[in-house]
Amino acid sequence: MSRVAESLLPNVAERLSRVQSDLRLGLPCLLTDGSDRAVAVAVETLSQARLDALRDLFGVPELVLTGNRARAAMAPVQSADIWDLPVRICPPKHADMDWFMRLADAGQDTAGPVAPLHRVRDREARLHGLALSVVKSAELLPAVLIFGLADGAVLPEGLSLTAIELTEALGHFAQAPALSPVAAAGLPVEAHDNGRLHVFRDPDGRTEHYAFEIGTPDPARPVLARLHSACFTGDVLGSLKCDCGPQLRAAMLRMGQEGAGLLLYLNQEGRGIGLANKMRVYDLQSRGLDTVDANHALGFEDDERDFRVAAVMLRSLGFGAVRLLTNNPAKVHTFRAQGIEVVEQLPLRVGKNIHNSGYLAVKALKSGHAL
Ligand SMILES: Nc1nc2c(ncn2[C@@H]2O[C@H](COP(=O)(O)OP(=O)(O)OP(=O)(O)O)[C@@H](O)[C@H]2O)c(=O)[nH]1
Ligand SMILES: [Zn+2]
Repeated sequence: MSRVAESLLPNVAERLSRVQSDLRLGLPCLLTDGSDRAVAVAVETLSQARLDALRDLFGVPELVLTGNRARAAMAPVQSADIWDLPVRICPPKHADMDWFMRLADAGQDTAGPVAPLHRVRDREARLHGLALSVVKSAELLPAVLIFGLADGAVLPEGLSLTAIELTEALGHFAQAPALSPVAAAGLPVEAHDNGRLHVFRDPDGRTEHYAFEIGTPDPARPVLARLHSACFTGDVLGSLKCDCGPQLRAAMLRMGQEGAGLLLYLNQEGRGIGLANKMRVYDLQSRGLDTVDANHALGFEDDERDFRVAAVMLRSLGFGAVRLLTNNPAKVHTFRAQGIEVVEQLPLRVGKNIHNSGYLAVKALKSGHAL
């Protein structure tokens, strides 16, 4: 292939973005690690017809779950004390999409765990871990079917799957996203009539994050800043289940009163699991789980956000130091690790009510938030 033509090939960020789209459509992708290769597909979006076709072509799949999800789904029938990441399960021959979904989705396994299950633990599972990371990054349930390809096996003619190689993917995930500024315009808001909204775009071509300047903050001095994660339910609907709406408004009000500030608004809804999964964990919470245990039961970590995004926007706008409005020590930690000076952490204690007091207490107890 000529160098000109090569420059039109997608790079790793672009291929990951394609794979995320394919997985959301219920299409498979190809994962490689040296000579190890596997076809992977997300359980949540897979149709029965495509499952049948994949079995015809590639044989018996393994179901891959995160340790957290497997523990929640299988603990009553598995005495194993270790829940290594990822957990690989050999499904029975009759397993259909209903069977897989009952293991993938904590909201569906009310009938009790499926048994017996055979866990596969004897081989390395690097591709399986990659598959879970990619499915999570697509904001889908962390449950994947993996069809291993034998050495030398070729894909059927005409079946072109987007491929991701393990090392390049890990290298990509390790780096802070190289956001680019796309557009900015003045926007008067209730908090201040001199506002300016900057839109940044991720190299995945899809995700956008926002920085909203209030007044004209001086980049030579620490800026009063709020790092805020999207909460459609709190920020827009006024949900009483969390404190996001009041925190957003209090932060902007304070910036308006001081005459200058910067709101960094990250589109990482539901602590990075997406709104659909957040509704799934809310449903689990209505059955008695707390906010952290509900994330685990679905297969996620407590918090799947990447706060480095905020440091990238901050620096792009010329700021290197903040007075940060937050109760969350992880935000301070990430800023410092990214070379942003946090000269002050300013707690934001607003919006407590009878519906969210348990949620706030759990965040303080389990995630170290300032009370
Ligand atoms: N997974 C999950 N996400 C939630 C839940 N309740 C709220 N969220 C999300 O949690 C995030 C809260 O964001 P922030 O207010 O910026 O962050 P924080 O970690 O609470 O820290 P500070 O508000 O800065 O103290 C938003 O993305 C919400 O959508 C929940 O029960 N489960
Ligand atoms: Zn919220």
